Amino acid sequence: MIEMQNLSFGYSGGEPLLADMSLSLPPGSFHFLTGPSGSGKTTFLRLCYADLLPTAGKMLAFGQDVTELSRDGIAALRRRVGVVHQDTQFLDHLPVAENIAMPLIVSGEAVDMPALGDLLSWVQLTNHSRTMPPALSGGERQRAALARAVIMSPDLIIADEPTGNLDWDMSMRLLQLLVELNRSGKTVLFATHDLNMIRAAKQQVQTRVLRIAGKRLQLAGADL
Ligand SMILES: Nc1ncnc2c1ncn2[C@@H]1O[C@H](COP(=O)(O)OP(=O)(O)OP(=O)(O)O)[C@@H](O)[C@H]1O
Repeated sequence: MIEMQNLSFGYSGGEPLLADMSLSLPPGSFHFLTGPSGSGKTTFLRLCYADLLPTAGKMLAFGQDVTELSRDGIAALRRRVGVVHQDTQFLDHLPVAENIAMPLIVSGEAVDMPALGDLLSWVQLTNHSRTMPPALSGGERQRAALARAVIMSPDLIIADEPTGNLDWDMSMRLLQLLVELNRSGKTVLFATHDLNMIRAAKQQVQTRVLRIAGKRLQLAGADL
């Protein structure tokens, strides 16, 4: 699904921030990504959805070399990836349901209202479908962000510290949704500092832990 071969990346062609990384993320896998602040986790995730391109080495997404893709090819690739960030941005003048449906609206696809209702129910936001985003709690915002990330049925879900601002209970609810997505066959890549979160996930689903340290990617040991 995602394959890196000796990939390196440096911003503005400068010193590599990430060096000589090789990785294969099989379909249906669940990986965590950890590493010190500033080690390059967000950068790594951006490379995975071709928001950044490698400065050396190869990056294959869904079997395609991202450096050989046209603009349309990159857009098609991005539709297969749902991304959740720590600080989710919404269109604050539109209700939650419209915000969640926005990827469909933007790409000119019809909104299947029963399916949207099911999605709202899955993230437990049925009662907030007409709420404006500024009135949501942190946990509700992140569940809305996850719903928006999966509305196009992506194959890969990338979550960049999605629980960074949430308390433990809200974090567990979000993790639960990601575990359910993984059980339904989606590939998940989840960056977090929270080792307790990783431990909680390991009790429910088979996961592997990637770690960025000293510009390199390591597969963490079984000590978590
Ligand atoms: N657009 C950019 N241009 C130049 N440097 C950048 C850019 N984005 C990030 N960096 C730098 O790259 C380094 C890694 O940033 P990145 O956000 O990938 O790390 P991170 O591991 O996700 O950090 P954190 O855990 O604090 O979120 C940092 O030193 C950051 O300042």
